[in-house]
Amino acid sequence: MSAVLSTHGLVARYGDFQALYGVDTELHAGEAVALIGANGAGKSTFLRAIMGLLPVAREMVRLDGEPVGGTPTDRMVRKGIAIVPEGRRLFSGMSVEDNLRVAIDQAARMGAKGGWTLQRLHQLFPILAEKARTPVQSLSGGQQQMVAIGRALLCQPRVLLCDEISLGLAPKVIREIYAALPEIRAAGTAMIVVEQDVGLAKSASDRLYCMLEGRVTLTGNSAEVTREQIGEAYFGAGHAVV
Ligand SMILES: Nc1ncnc2c1ncn2[C@@H]1O[C@H](COP(=O)(O)OP(=O)(O)OP(=O)(O)O)[C@@H](O)[C@H]1O
Repeated sequence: MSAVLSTHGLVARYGDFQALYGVDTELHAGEAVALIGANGAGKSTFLRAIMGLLPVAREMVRLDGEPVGGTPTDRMVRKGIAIVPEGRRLFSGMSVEDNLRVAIDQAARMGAKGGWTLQRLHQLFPILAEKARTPVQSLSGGQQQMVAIGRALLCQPRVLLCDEISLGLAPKVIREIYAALPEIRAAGTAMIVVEQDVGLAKSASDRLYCMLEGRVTLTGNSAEVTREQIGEAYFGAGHAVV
């Protein structure tokens, strides 16, 4: 099966500091892949590099086989990739609906077509209909995360990149948000889910990659990789199992 999104020897730097060392990954159509690893392993950098937020060589990122590395972010969105960034980055001072309308307008300008509408989003996260006129800064963290996911979906992506969408949220809210992911996949969107909670990452994905200090240290079927394998890949050989 050919990959919808793949990276090939992906290298990324912040000035003199090298954050990624030749990362090879594949994401197939309709697949959910989890990316796990400790703080500073390079997970967010990996997503940023894909999204054109860091300079990378063209051949290092492929979309449907086409080299797209270093393509500016707005063009990556146009090509069908959307990101739910760490920290959500909503437009403060604007209502829930106005935040979502920004994405709708952007998708319309780009000519992006897909099945995500405000109505459908309200079915996925009913609270967004109730809070449509509420300024986003007045929402709870979980509700803000739902807006951030909704905003990404309204760009009609084929690939959704989620950066630590559970961060700082209560377990009940995390369950609610993760419960929406299968429906998003069923709509035909493949996803890469960056997640620090290993149990959550495993349950939400078909396959996983573990990163350590900018390198992939483990890849396998999420249902098959063991705690011991993950512990070693997460912290390096010789460390305690998580
Ligand atoms: N803007 C930046 N400038 C310099 N170094 C950075 C920058 N952003 C990240 N780094 C460094 O790059 C490495 C990878 O960071 P990254 O944020 O990708 O890790 P992460 O796995 O996403 O961790 P976290 O869970 O803490 O977000 C870290 O050593 C980090 O300090």
